[in-house]
Amino acid sequence: MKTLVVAATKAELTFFYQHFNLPDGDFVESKNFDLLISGVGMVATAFALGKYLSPKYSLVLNLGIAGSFDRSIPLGTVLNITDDTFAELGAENGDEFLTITDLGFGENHYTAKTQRKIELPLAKGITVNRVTGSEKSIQTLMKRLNPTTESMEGAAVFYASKQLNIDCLQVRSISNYVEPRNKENWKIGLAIKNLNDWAIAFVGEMN
Ligand SMILES: O=C(O)c1cccc(C(=O)CC[C@H]2O[C@@H](n3cnc4c(=O)[nH]cnc43)[C@H](O)[C@@H]2O)c1
Repeated sequence: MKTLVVAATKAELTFFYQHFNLPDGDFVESKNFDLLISGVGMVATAFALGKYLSPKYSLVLNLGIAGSFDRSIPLGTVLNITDDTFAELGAENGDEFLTITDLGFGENHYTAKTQRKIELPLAKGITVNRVTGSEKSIQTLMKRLNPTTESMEGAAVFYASKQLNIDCLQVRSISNYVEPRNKENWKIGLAIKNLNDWAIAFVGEMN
């Protein structure tokens, strides 16, 4: 059984491609794992996984960078995201937010599933269509969901894996704090390096 490694962009797995000498494609097959570049966001991720996810995989490993709501976590920290929520999926009712669960349309919260021991700090994530970038949105999300991180794909990967009852893990490296947008503050290079170091060791040990 194989692992399917999923990332939104090729840039997030630059050193992983180099280390395993992978050809330059969006879906790459190798002996012990396959690699899928889904594109950014939940829609692209769901489409890509709809095309490639199948019972031949025993583990889906979602890798990427993420924003942190918690400023005590140093940029570049690699985290095991064990819980993830579709933060915007539901309905506004005035100032109140109704989740799709409240509306009777299913689950908005998903979890990682694996027997493997992952030596990383655990964190709770949310998945958004729109990168959070105002104090008002931050306060609203903190009050409602109290997340540590946000990404644009995590919950979609958990969702697809659950549909096929395949184990899944989400490992993300913090590239920025969630704050009013200022890309100069982002440490994307550091986050990608640390993410790739972890991923190369983890996938290398599986072989
Ligand atoms: O600008 C670059 O050099 C660059 C290189 C690699 C990747 C990127 C991205 O912007 C990746 C987008 C990806 O990152 C996740 N992400 C990162 N921070 C946040 C955030 O604060 N809120 C939500 N998502 C975030 C997200 O999963 C995107 O897919 C740029």
